[in-house]
Amino acid sequence: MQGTSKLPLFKTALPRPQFKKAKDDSHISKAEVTENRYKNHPHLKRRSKSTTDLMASSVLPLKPLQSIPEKKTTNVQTSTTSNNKIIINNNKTLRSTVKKNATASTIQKVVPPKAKPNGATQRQPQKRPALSTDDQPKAKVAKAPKVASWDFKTKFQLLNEKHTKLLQSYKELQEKYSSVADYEQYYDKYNEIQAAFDKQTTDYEKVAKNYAVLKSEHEKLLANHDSLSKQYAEQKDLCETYSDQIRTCEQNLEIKNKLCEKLSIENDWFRQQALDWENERRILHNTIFDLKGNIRVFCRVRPAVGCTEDQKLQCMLSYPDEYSLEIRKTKESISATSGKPIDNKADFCFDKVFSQRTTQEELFKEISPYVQSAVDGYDVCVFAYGQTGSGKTYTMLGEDCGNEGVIPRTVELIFRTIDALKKTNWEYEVHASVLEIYNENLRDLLSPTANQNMEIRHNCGKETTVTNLTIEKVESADGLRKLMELAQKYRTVAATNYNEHSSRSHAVTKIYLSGVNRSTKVCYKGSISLVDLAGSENAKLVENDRMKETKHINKSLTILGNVMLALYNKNKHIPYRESKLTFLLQSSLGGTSKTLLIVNVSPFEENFNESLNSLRFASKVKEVKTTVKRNKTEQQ
Ligand SMILES: Nc1ncnc2c1ncn2[C@@H]1O[C@H](COP(=O)(O)OP(=O)(O)OP(=O)(O)O)[C@@H](O)[C@H]1O
Repeated sequence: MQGTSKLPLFKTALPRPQFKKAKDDSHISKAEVTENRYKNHPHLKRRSKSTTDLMASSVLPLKPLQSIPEKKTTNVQTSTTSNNKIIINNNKTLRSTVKKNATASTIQKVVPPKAKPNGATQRQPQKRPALSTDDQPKAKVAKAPKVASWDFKTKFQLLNEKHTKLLQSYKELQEKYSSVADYEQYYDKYNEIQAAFDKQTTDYEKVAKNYAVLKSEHEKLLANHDSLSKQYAEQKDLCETYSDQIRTCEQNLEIKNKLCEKLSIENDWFRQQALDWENERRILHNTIFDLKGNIRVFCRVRPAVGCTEDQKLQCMLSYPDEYSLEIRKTKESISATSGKPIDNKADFCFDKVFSQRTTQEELFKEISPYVQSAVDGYDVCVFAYGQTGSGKTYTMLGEDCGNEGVIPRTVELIFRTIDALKKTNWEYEVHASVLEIYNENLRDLLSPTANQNMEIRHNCGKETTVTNLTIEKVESADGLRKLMELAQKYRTVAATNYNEHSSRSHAVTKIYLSGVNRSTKVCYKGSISLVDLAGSENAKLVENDRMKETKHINKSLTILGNVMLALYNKNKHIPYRESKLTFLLQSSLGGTSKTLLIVNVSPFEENFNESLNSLRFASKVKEVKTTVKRNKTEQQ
């Protein structure tokens, strides 16, 4: 029997070999066994037949034991407590008690504490409770009465009784065991289910936890969803409104595009017209200049401001019209010099005469067409001539606060003009240089420390250049103005009898303009030279230390006069080379330039003769006739 080794209680009560034999020889009666014994042991006294029969009848057919399912019992220990309860210990923590005399089916299970909802305590698998001591064959048997050793019959009876009892007991146990076996099956099943249940519980708790989290998230999402739905509805409405607007805009755009196409055609036509008109304007502008004369002379009389005690006596000045000036000495001065009428009165006629009350703005209004000519591709020269203290520097540079002179106003106008021309596809570049001629030497006023050898060159009579002269590119009116101010700082200045800050050099500011029309590819190259001449002075009145520079100034101005006279007389030889000033201004004086001479006149009687000289010189210049060409090329 396989199961007996796992059930030690049965081992002691039911010796296994006998049952095996009984299983094998279950049909041999007890009588046959006894018979065999007497055969083998003839010395034994045979019992009466009735006894043998009795014995035979008492023998129960031996039923083979049912195989008991193999169970692990090695870990199970039993112990009996004082109150007759058996405690089953599986060497862990679990215990169960079984009441004495309870059958296997009534074994009470000590149920472990239920797992807490938070899963802190885990349900332990239940161990199978051990059988009670009552389920085992009783070890102690009531003491049998003493039987004589020869009384085999009694012995046999006793044994038979014992056997019967044991069989009975065995049968009961068998029943109990089968029910225990069933129970064990169910118990294992229970444990399995319990384990599965525990697992399910754990899983359930996890799922429940997840569910709670998900539920709260779901609720949040629901809340979000509601607000988003609301927003979506609003946005959708807005979207529809925009869609309508877009449709309207698209329709409008289509109309506008058609209009644009039409306007673009018209615009091209107008641009072409503008170019034609611009061209025409340039031609007309030049024609007017030609009619007026390419060398023109303006006369400006300075006011008697800031005069000394000696200067209080002023000439008699009258302006019959805007082109004429009458100048004469006062009666007192005529009587003082016992009067020579020829030198006491003179009338002059110029292209324009500006009285003492003329503002800088009024003067520049008349000069601005020259700036336009420079932008249109002509070489222009404006120079201020006059004796020292007559107001040349004031005219050319002026003062701050609205009293700016010709140079700063020219700078402003140039940039305004080229900005306006951008509309008709003109692009201009502006460069500038400033030099002075002092004692017949050239000095670069934009880099005065360079001390380089500077020479005047004429390019086949077309263009005048100066070697090593700094020519700065200028991007704005402000930049150009700053450049002029810097140059003015380096100009040679000294005090004269008539001017505390007298310019002792001729200063030449030249602005180069080159423009190209992106549509027509026409290029114009013009320039404007703004010259502030040094003032002439009576050499007799000059102190020794300034004599040299005065001589140089007077000489160069005399040569300037000679050049103008030669031009007026249309001489073959014009003495340009005799001074640096005339050599530099050759193209301006001689014909390829539009030239404006501003003769400045002092109002003081003590300067009367010098003023007369200046006015006579200017009159001669006015008579000079020249023809001017435009520097026009076409881009490839
Ligand atoms: N139109 C004017 N209005 C007011 N003040 C003037 C005018 N012209 C000249 N002046 C003043 O007269 C003085 C001399 O003028 P300025 O320096 O321009 O003479 P200049 O001819 O340049 O002399 P120089 O040849 O010696 O340099 C200056 O104080 C100047 O402010």
